[in-house]
Formats: sequence, C-alpha cells, structure tokens
Amino acid sequence: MPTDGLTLDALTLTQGDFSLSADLTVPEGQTIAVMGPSGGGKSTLLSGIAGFLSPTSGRILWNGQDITPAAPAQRPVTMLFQEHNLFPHLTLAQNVGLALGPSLKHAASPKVADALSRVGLETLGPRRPAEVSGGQRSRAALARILLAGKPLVLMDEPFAALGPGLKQDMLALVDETLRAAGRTLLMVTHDPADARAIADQVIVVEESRALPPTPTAELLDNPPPGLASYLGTSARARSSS
Ligand SMILES: Nc1ncnc2c1ncn2[C@@H]1O[C@H](COP(=O)(O)OP(=O)(O)OP(=O)(O)O)[C@@H](O)[C@H]1O
Repeated sequence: MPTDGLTLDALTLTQGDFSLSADLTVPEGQTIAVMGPSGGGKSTLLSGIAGFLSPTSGRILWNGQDITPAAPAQRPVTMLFQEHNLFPHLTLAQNVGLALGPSLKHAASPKVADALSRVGLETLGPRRPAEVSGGQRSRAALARILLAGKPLVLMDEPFAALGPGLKQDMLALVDETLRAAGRTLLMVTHDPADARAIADQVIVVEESRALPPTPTAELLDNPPPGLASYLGTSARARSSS
C-alpha cells in the first residue's frame, strides 16, 4: 500500500443507522473532487477524516502515520465549510491571524499580510466580514487556510453560495494557491464542472461506499450507472463542451 498522502484503511464510519466504508489512498499534493448522490455520505467522509466523527473500525493514515486516535486540532487537516467560519466581530486580518494562534496580535504579522496578498486582499485586512463581499469573505477564509499550513485541506461545497462567475474565480484561486503550496485537497461538489476545472481525480461516494479515486475525465466521460443517474444530463452536456 502506498504511504505518501492520505490512506483510509478498511475504514467504517457510522452515523445513526447509516454506515460508510472506505478503503483507498489519495496521493499527496493531488486535488480530489468528492461526488455522489445527496445523503450518500460525502460529509460523513470529511467529518471522519477531520476527526469530528470517530470510526467504528479501520484506520486513517497520513504519510504512513496512524492519525486515527488524534483530536481534530492535532491532525494535519484543516476544513473549510460553506459558511467559511469567519468571526463577524474580528477584522479579516484578525480572522486570518487566528491561523497562527489565539492572540489577535497576529493580525499585524507580515505572514498575515503575505497570505492576504496571495488571495488579492492586501488592502482589506482592516475590514470586518460584513464590510466586504461574499467572494472576498471566501478569499479571506482561503488565506487563513494557506497560513494554517496544514497539508490536507477539506472543503464541503465551499463556494455553493457564490454566483457562477465568482465560483469559477474562487476555484481557480484555490487551485493555484493550494497547488503552489503542495497541499492535498478533498472538495465535495455536486457540480461536474467544478471537478473538471480543478480535480485530478474523483472519489465517488454512493451505496454506503467511498470508492478509490478515478481520474476526473475518465470518470465523468464514462460515469458508472449510479453516478450517471445522479449527474443526469448535465455531465454529458458539459463533457461535450
Ligand atoms: N448526526 C447524524 N445522525 C444520524 N444520521 C445522520 C447524521 N448525519 C447524517 N446522517 C445520515 O447519514 C447519511 C449520510 O449523510 P451525509 O451528510 O454524509 O451525506 P452527503 O452525501 O454529504 O449529502 P448531501 O449531498 O445532501 O450533503 C444520510 O442518510 C444522513 O441522513
């Protein structure tokens, strides 16, 4: 079994009477789209990897090291939710500075200025989240992830609330900045266009299983029956464009 990257070794995750199994490896540095029908277990998978949900069996390894017993903060993992988790009473610089520790003094660090400039927010550090646009809030959340320095980044439909143009811009920025930083990204999305835009491979989550990653074009050009019916005609329309 390869040891570089994320390995889910005979993993079972359980929520109520729902159970998800996974036995797969994600190579370090890759961008992976996580796709599948609603209720299939995509968020359950991310919660297990992040450590919010303890597995009922199996192990989670990062670069060969067993992280299954580690608390979320001790894992090499950071997670971005749709609402981005910015504190409304703090400035963008203070929010980004939290990646360096709980003191608000980190807002003045050159590292925060650098992270803000990498996402195009160099002048907006003093503003609060309510004083910037939705796209700019997404950028601030991405800056915090870049600064946090964790090698594995999880995103659960991160930009669903943005309009299509803005979403594309954010995906391009995520791709550019996380790849440059050598991060491994698992991103839940319902949109095959998102996967085609940035994902090297896709993990399909359906019928209580997370399947091993498959190269994006190969999978979306010829989806297995379960994924094809979930994607409907949209995947075919996009694959021919
Ligand atoms: N806290 C919980 N307790 C019991 N069952 C849960 C809990 N959270 C989720 N489930 C169930 O687990 C299954 C998988 O849910 P999950 O949220 O992982 O799916 P998903 O693929 O992310 O769906 P969606 O695309 O709709 O967000 C569902 O059947 C859901 O009802």
